Amino acid sequence: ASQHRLWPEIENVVKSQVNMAKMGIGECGAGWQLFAEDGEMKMYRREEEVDGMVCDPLKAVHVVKGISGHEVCHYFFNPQYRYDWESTLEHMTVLETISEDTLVFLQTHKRIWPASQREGLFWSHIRKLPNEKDRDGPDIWTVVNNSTEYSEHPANNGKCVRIFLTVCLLCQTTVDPPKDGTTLTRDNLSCKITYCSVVNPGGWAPASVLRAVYKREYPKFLKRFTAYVKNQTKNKPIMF
Ligand SMILES: CCCCCc1ccc(-c2ccc(S(=O)(=O)CCO)cc2)cc1[C@H]1C[C@H]1c1ccccn1
Repeated sequence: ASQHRLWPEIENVVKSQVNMAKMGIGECGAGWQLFAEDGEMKMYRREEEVDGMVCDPLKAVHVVKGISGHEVCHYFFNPQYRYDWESTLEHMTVLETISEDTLVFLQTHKRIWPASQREGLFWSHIRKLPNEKDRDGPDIWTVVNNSTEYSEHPANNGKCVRIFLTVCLLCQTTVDPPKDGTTLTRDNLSCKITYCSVVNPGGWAPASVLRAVYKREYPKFLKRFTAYVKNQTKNKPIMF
């Protein structure tokens, strides 16, 4: 994959996205407002407009017991599970398999009235990162999705408006070994999930509609996805 035309961009975007995701909300600059909270899940957004279009950056932090970062990234990255958890998805195809850890997706999302239907074309890369804080601790896992151009699929030539997105899912696993030295179970496992996304809706949509959609969809998405991973892994050996 390292000789693929997208490789330099993938390297740069992954590095910068991971660094941003690692920063606490306080270090990410001013203007973040907590807009949704549900137990361990906290969702922040910053109100930003680009050419009059709402492009609010979003940062969600969630702690989920009983799953590992590798498992979270595995079910987020692999196309065969996506229809199970991505409720706004209408159609998804893999346009290119650049390598086993890098795919190019074309996705159409269900139309959200009164806006026109959206589609996304993005590369997706999964990567294990060394745990800098604790050398012999579990690795960090990440998936980065970033919009890209594709000559065979020019933007906005069909009915769908092409969105532009950058998404980073960063997962840090914590193992709390059982006191009595018995074998590790999922009860000794938890995962800190940081989900960062910036979605440019591509074509104009009313700010009030977009912000209402984000407020409804993002908490639903993260809760549904993490519940899906817990359910898929509960009777399986732990993937570290
Ligand atoms: C008028 C609405 C314009 C924007 C609609 C839209 C399209 C794509 C997306 C989106 C595309 C990719 C990702 S992902 O994390 O890479 C996973 C792979 O699917 C995530 C979200 C979001 C939204 C916005 C609905 C909002 C919304 C928010 C979370 C989930 C679903 N919908």
